[in-house]
Parts: sequence; C-alpha cells; structure tokens
Amino acid sequence: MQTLTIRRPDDWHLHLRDGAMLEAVAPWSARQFARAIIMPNLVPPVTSVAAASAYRERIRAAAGPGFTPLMTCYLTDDADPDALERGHREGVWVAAKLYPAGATTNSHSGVTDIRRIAPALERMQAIGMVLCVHGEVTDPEIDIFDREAVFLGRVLAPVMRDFPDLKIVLEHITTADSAEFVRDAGPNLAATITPQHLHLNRNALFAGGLRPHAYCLPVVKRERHRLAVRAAAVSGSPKFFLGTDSAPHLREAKESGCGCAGIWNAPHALESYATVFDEEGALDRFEGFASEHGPRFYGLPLNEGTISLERKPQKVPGEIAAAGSMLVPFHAGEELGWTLA
Ligand SMILES: NC(=O)N[C@@H](CC(=O)O)C(=O)O
Ligand SMILES: [Zn+2]
Ligand SMILES: [Zn+2]
Repeated sequence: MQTLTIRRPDDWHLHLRDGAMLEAVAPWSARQFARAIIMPNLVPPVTSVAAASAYRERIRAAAGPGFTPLMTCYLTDDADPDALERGHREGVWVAAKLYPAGATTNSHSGVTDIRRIAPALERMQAIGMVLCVHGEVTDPEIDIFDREAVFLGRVLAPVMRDFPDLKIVLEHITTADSAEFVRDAGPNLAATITPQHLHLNRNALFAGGLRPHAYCLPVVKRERHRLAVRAAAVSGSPKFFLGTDSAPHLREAKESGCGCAGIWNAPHALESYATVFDEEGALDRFEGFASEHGPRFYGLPLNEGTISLERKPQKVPGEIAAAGSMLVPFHAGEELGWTLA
C-alpha cells in the first residue's frame, strides 16, 4: 500500500497552552485533526464555564476554520456539580478531567482525594458526561514506574464500582496492566494511547546520556509494556483510540536541571502512529483507532471528509520556532516512513 486514505481523525487528548504558544502549536494539530479534546491544565486552570468558552474562542482563532476544540473542565476538590451540568448542557464542556494533585504538569490545583469529588462524579454519571483521567497515584512511597499500575486498584477500580455508569477514559496508558485492565472492563472504560508510548521504552530516557525530550508523564516504561500498549492500539478493539498528549514546553524548559514533563508530538503525530501500524502489519485497523473508536465512545458523530498519508520518507526537523524560542518535536532529526499528503 502506497497511499493510506482514512476518514478525518480526531485527537482525544491535546495540550494547546495559551497566548503565543497556542498560536504556534494549534495549526499543527488543525492540519491533521478535525477535533481535539483540549486539556485544561493552563495556569490558572480552566475550571469555569466562562473561562472555557473564552479559551475555546482563542483556540478557534489560532487554529483556523475546520477545527473544533472540545473543552474539558479541570476538576478541583470543590468541583461544583451544578456548574458541571450547566457547562455540559450549554455544549461548552464535553468532559471533565481528573488530575490527582501533583501527578503531572500544572496539576497542583487537582484533586487531593477522589472521595472529595463524589458529588461531581455522581452528577457526571447522571448526565452522561465523560471523565478523563490522568491515571497515576501521587504517593511518594510508590516507585514512579509503578504509579499507573497502583492507580488501577487504588483509585480507578473503586470509582468504577461506585459509579458503574460513568464513562471513563484512562488517558495515555503506558503499561501492560492498563491495557489488560481496560480490555477486560465493561464498555464504559476506554483508553487513549500516545505515539511516544508506542515508540519508546525507558531506555530512551538514558540513551547515551540523559534525554529530556523523551521525558513525559506517565514516564515511558519497560519494553514489555511498550509491546503490550502497541498490541492494544492495533488490536482493533473500540476501547483504544488516538490521543497524542502533545504537550509543548520550550527547549530551555526541557533542557534544564529540572526539565518539564511533556513531549511535543503534534507536527508529525499521524505519521508517527501510521509508522507503528505499518510495522505491526495493521494499517487496515488504523482508521478505527484514529477516526472511529473515539467519537463512538464519546457519542459524537464521525467526521466527514478524508485525509491521506503517503509511503514517502521525510526527515523531522531538529527544532521548530515557537513563542520567541524553540520547540523540539518528537522524532527530531529522525526519518519517518510516512508523509501527510
Ligand atoms: N504528559 C506530560 O508529560 N505532560 C502534560 C501533562 C499530562 O498530560 O500529564 C503537560 O501538560 O505538559
Ligand atoms: Zn496526563
Ligand atoms: Zn496530557
């Protein structure tokens, strides 16, 4: 197969930031994806309906026509069920996002104890609003490579038991444990998968030296986990779909004594995923993963129109100018076998 044409895809987990960074990064997503679930971990976080609508307008302006931002509410300990319901009914909020406090970038205002947001979860279950989850415990006693696996039993399973009709997306899964957990759960649990967790194992963090551009959260895991996540992505199961977790941080913030977590994969996201499906002999399942499973889970219509990829090598630039500085894209300096037509 030399050309791969699929229904226009969506990105079910995307960080666009704000201001000059938003202006620089949004067009990269808009050229590939029709819609994206927009992460609310700005500073300050997007917790109100008014802030979310205003942010949505800024995104529309930066991305241009033909791109629909799907907004999420950043859950805090005092999340208000009535405000959630109002934002959802008004069509502003498609989902709400659970960041365990301290788990990742800009999560300090997140939830300190899942029991505190029981009223919010109850309401979301009642109105059919999706819960997106950064699935890692923050307990410093737990090894960072185990935080996702421990989250499944400590937090996710109890939430699913207490709110059996709540639709949950376990985002950016990185482990065999999560792939199995999601596969074996009922239809209300799904997962997104990033390109980096399909391409990298934890050796990438230390390949010839410390590699800040391979650092994101949840941190990349052992090879056996990468293989399990790959198998889930290409399995054809409707429970697994595309979510890039593209998370831009300027070069100097990544290459630092305390480098930020996040990989900016937006420029070549689709080509990066296509490479994986090609390697796995699963190009026939790519459209489901990229364009069908996500909208079906969220109860949204499939996109009209198509996008094509060609089997044509391209070199990924080492850096791209943004917001008065530079961003280093995922796969910087490498060759990818597929190119957006
Ligand atoms: N994935 C990351 O490493 N970073 C994300 C936050 C997140 O999705 O956890 C970011 O906002 O930079
Ligand atoms: Zn996250
Ligand atoms: Zn993210």
